[in-house]
Order: sequence, then structure tokens, then C-alpha cells
Amino acid sequence: MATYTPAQLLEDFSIEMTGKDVPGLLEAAPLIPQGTRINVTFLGNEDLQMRLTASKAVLDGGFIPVPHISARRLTSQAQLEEFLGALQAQGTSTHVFSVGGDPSTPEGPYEDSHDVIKTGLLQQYGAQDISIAGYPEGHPDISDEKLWTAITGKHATLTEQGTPGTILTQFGFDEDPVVAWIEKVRAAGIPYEIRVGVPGPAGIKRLLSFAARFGVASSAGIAKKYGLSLTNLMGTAGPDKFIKRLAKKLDPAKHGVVKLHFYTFGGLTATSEWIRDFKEKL
Ligand SMILES: NC(=O)C1=CN([C@@H]2O[C@H](COP(=O)(O)OP(=O)(O)OC[C@H]3O[C@@H](n4cnc5c(N)ncnc54)[C@H](O)[C@@H]3O)[C@@H](O)[C@H]2O)C=CC1
Ligand SMILES: Nc1nc(=O)c2c([nH]1)NC[C@@H]1CN(c3ccc(C(=O)N[C@@H](CCC(=O)O)C(=O)O)cc3)CN21
Repeated sequence: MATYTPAQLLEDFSIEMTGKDVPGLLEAAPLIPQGTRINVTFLGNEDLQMRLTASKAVLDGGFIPVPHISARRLTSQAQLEEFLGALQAQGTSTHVFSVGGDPSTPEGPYEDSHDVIKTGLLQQYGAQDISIAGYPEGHPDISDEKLWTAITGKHATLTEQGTPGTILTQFGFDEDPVVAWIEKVRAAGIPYEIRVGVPGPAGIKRLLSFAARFGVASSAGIAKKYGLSLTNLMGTAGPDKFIKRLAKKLDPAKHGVVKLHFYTFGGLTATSEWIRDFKEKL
């Protein structure tokens, strides 16, 4: 089979920042190709203004902002419309990531991201491309069956609405479940661009702590495969091996359009420098 090259997988990557990291964005901007999608998180410790300011800074830097909208964190329809209206007013509502959100009980009327998509409000406020989440290794609090119903349901609704979708996957350390999951998504007739979640370079301790927080598998075997040393927690690790192995196991004809999405646990600049250096070495 003709597989992806690492360079092809890396083309048009996307990258993530938190609402409060505008200084990090300004520092990293010269390293990031113009037109790159930069996602802006919707974490519990951010407020609406921070998310708006960050999205605007992304746009002003010559990039495509992809603000996250966390269904379970929304307290009302009015709050959703306030956020979308403000995003649209500053020109940052064309791409959004509609995600469930970690609160164990919804804080308002939306139980999940499908509920938000069903309102049609995202498009009413200018969304032209809607990203949804994917979980190649499952989710600690949500059954595989529920996750599957959710992704196929969102695909059906977006198709009815005539809106293109993108899938953004949870980060992981093992490429095999990712490849198997992509095959399952394609078999279900979902043609969306899939952006495989990859952690940027970061301290091993930090990577493992985020993995534990989000229920991402990091057993000794997987950690070793990735290049994480459980005996030397002081080190840092990047996704070199993961990306190279993933590319070799993906065939554009079979797996469709696959790109990378970088979670910047170690900071935007460190990740952007890492991507630049990795590309140069290819
Ligand atoms: N980049 C990010 O910020 C990412 C966040 N996530 C998190 O993954 C989870 C699922 O997101 P989606 O795929 O958009 O799910 P979704 O909104 O499509 O929901 C799928 C199903 O899981 C249930 N559910 C959703 N969140 C839950 C939670 N926190 N606890 C218990 N049940 C829950 C829903 O009721 C629904 O039945 C969320 O907790 C989300 O915040 C996942 C990946 C990336
Ligand atoms: N289930 C789930 N929920 C999430 O919220 C989530 C995922 N999965 N997968 C990965 C992304 C990336 N996420 C995050 C979350 C926090 C920071 C972060 O930098 N947090 C602090 C730094 C301090 C720390 O907690 O170490 C910050 O500055 O906001 C970055 C990315 C959230 N995401």
C-alpha cells in the first residue's frame, strides 16, 4: 500500500492554546505557518472574555481560530448565543469545535455536543465547519456504545444541516488503536477529515499527569513504545516515533484525509519549535 509520509501527515496541522495564553501565541506566531488552525480551549478556569480575546488574537495573527464550545459547561441558551454572537462580531465564528465538556452533570440545558449542534445556532452565527471529538481509546466515563452513537448521530445531523465536519481525536501514545478506529469511522461512512491528537513535547511527568487526568492509556508497554521513560520521569518526550509509525500504517486511499492536531501541554512555542525541527530533519 502507498502510505502517508510523515511530512504529508504534518501538512496543515492544527495546534491548541488555552484562553489565557495570548502571550504564548504572540511568541510562537512566527514559527507557525499562516492559515494554520489554532484551537482555543473552553476550560473551567477561563471566562468568555479570555476566550474571545484569544480567538481574536489568533485571527489577527493570520491564523484560523477554532474556538471550543463545551456543551456541558453552558448554563443557558442565552449564554451560548452571547458567546456565538460575540465570536461572529469579531469574525471568529467560522470554525468551531463542539465538544461535550468534563462536568459530570451538565451545568445547563445541553447534555452533550449533539444537543448544541441540533439547535442550528452554530451555523446561524456563521459556523461553516464544525469539529467534533473522537476517542480511539474510549473515554473513562463514557461507554464505547454511547460514544459511537454520539459520533454517528452528529455526523447524521451535520449532513442534514449541510455543514462540513472535522474530527479531532483525543491524544494518545499508541498509534495502533488510532488506525483501527479510523478504519471503523470510514466503514461507518463518515468521510470527515480526521485530525489525530498528538501531545507536543513536554516533560514526562506532565504528559503522564495529563494522561491520567483524561483517562488516556499509558501502561508501561505503551509508554516504552512512545519513548516515555517511567524510570526517568525527569526527561521530556516528543511524538517523533508516534508520527513516523502512524504515517507508515495509514494509506490515503483507505484511510482518507488524516492530519495532526497538537495538544500543547508543554507550551505553544516548544511545540511549534519541535514541529519546525522535526520537519527539517525529515
Ligand atoms: N480538546 C478537548 O477539550 C477535549 C475534550 N474532551 C472531553 O471528552 C468528553 C466527551 O466529549 P464528546 O465526544 O464531545 O461527547 P458528546 O458531547 O458527544 O457526548 C457523548 C455522550 O457522552 C455523555 N457525556 C459527555 N460528557 C460526559 C461527561 N463529562 N461525563 C459523563 N458523560 C458524558 C453524553 O451525555 C453523551 O451521551 C467530554 O468530557 C469532553 O470535554 C475530549 C477530547 C478533547
Ligand atoms: N476529557 C478531556 N477533557 C479535556 O478538557 C481535554 C481532553 N480530554 N483532552 C485534551 C484537551 C487539552 N486540554 C488541556 C487542559 C489544560 C491545559 C492547561 O495548560 N492547563 C493549565 C496549565 C496548568 C496545569 O493544569 O498543568 C492552564 O494553564 O490552563 C491544556 C490543555 C483539555 N483537553
